Amino acid sequence: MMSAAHADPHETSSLSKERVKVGVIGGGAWGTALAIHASARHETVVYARETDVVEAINDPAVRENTTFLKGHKVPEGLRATGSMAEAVEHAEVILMVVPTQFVARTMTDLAKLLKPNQIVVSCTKGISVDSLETVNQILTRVLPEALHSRLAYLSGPSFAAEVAKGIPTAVTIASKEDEVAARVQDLLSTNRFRCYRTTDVQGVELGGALKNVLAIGCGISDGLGFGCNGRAALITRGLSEMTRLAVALGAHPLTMQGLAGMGDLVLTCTGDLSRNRTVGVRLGMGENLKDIIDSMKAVAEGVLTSQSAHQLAKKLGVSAPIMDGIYRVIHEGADARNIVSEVMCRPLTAEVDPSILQAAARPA
Ligand SMILES: NC(=O)c1ccc[n+]([C@@H]2O[C@H](COP(=O)([O-])OP(=O)(O)OC[C@H]3O[C@@H](n4cnc5c(N)ncnc54)[C@H](O)[C@@H]3O)[C@@H](O)[C@H]2O)c1
Ligand SMILES: O=P(O)(O)OC[C@H](O)CO
Repeated sequence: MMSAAHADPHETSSLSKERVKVGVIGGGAWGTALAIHASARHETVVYARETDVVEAINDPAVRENTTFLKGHKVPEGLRATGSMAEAVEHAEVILMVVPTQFVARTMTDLAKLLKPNQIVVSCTKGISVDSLETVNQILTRVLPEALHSRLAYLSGPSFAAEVAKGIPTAVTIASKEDEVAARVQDLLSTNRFRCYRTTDVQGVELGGALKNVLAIGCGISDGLGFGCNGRAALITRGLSEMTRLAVALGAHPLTMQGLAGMGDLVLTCTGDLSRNRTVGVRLGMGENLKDIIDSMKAVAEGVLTSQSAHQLAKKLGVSAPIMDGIYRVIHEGADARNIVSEVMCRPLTAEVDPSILQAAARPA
């Protein structure tokens, strides 16, 4: 059954209507929203590790993920399971939607169940704090080589609650194999969910991970009562830092101007639905990090990714004073007002970094 927002009686679509099976691994807010979206077109089964999530989704009297995505009914065609095997069996596409810190373990378990013709799409946004690996690096470490060319990454400005409601959304699908990105693009696009594609996996992954750090920074700024000028400066100069770090790690700078970079950065820095931004607002208003985290069921990936980004920038000698300041406020208890003064009083520079100009000349 389609929700009213998913249905469009005037649709004259050139989009494919092919129906396959989609398996979703992870029954958090994003896994559930993507499962609701996928089930409008495909047979969809979502695996959740929490029994109460599986029961609530499958119970005809509830039909809702009351733990992670309250207030959004799931369509009749969507089924939840506590068995990973059941979710992935016969699925052409498997959406992997677990927080970064659980990706290695979850995918090690999943590896035994996967077939070489299946496509795994990571929808996670973060950088491992233990190994400083992106999700792509984790997946290529834990999955058999036969699957490496079948990996894709979905990122871009997409709040789970809005996707669940069928509000128009655009995302990017990245895969080193253009053919794989094109297949996922074709299977996941609908009249409410438009997928673009790219082969810049590194750029798409780093955009999605690093924007979470800046969203905490924007939240802190708003929590402190700093104004719109400060927020716009944080977003724009934050994007420069994201771009410098991503380019140093092999991304193309133009990817950072797209949906997975600027698009998601703007959404998360300004949208009140953002968990990362909310953590920042509460920090800016004087709450302590532990109390904030303890009060949340949901993950705010930027908390740990700020640490990973700090380590990576230091290791690569990339200047990232804003992300560094955010890291110090989150993890070292630095006073955000002092950080702002420090950042504002650094030696004055040109607006565009020469390393970006050089990288921009490379083919996209
Ligand atoms: N929520 C959104 O709007 C949204 C949008 C785009 C991307 N994302 C990204 O999707 C990823 C998942 O986020 P979410 O919003 O679905 O999660 P969530 O915060 O709603 O829920 C937490 C998730 O963590 C899982 N979890 C907790 N402990 C675990 C363990 N020990 N092992 C395995 N899994 C465990 C839970 O089962 C649940 O799926 C994150 O990387 C997030 O940044 C989220
Ligand atoms: O709620 P957040 O801050 O985890 O952001 C969710 C998505 O990444 C937005 O695209």
